[in-house]
Amino acid sequence: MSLLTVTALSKSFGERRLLSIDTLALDSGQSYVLTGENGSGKSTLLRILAGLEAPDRGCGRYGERPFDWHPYPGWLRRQIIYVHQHPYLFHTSVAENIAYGLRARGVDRGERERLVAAAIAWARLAHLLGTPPQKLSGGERQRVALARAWVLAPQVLLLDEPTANLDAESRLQTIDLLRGFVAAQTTAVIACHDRDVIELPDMQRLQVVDRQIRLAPEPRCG
Ligand SMILES: Nc1ncnc2c1ncn2[C@@H]1O[C@H](COP(=O)(O)OP(=O)(O)OP(=O)(O)O)[C@@H](O)[C@H]1O
Repeated sequence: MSLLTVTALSKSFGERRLLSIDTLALDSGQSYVLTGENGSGKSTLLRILAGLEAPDRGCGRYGERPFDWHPYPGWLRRQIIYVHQHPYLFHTSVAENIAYGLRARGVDRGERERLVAAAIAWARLAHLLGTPPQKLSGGERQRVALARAWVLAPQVLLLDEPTANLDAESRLQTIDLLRGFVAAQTTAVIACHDRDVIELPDMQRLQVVDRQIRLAPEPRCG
């Protein structure tokens, strides 16, 4: 069943029409990889879905509830988490960064500590708890950002190039965490060019082509 649907969505920057999407329907609990050439509009689409940017026109439905971007509804912001390619971390501590969204949602301290501890274990961050966030490597920052998303148990998770610019080991650790999201109940959309992410099991492939979203062809053997 479709959880998040957008229809008749278009977005231009200046004279350039970037996206012109008739319908995009994301099923509940399904993971999608979103590919497309550089500059085709993948990040822009994720930012629109997350309410960080408004389309020129378009309407949406979340479950049975219609929405648009004028304004993008607060209740929907609670369902959808966007993780930037270069996540911003507050200059507090790793644990505080992970706890941030829980605190904003009014989760009480005991429950917050329990959930943060689970997220730290999930993302294998225990050895980094004493490291100031600004001193973390790109891969470690990405894992903190994924833990910060995971701890909120989002209905929809939008990830922008989560494995880009990571060294080999960090990339594998991040892919391992992505596997967890793909297997869970989360509806995930991962924009990326990374073949190992594209080929994760149970992943549906979407592609931005000529401003539209299409189902991407299966890779050929050999
Ligand atoms: N705020 C903006 N103002 C003007 N142009 C923009 C803006 N944001 C994005 N663009 C342009 O829109 C196009 C699509 O950008 P976007 O980042 O969505 O592409 P992408 O498919 O994610 O690319 P990549 O694979 O390189 O990350 C690019 O040409 C970009 O320069």
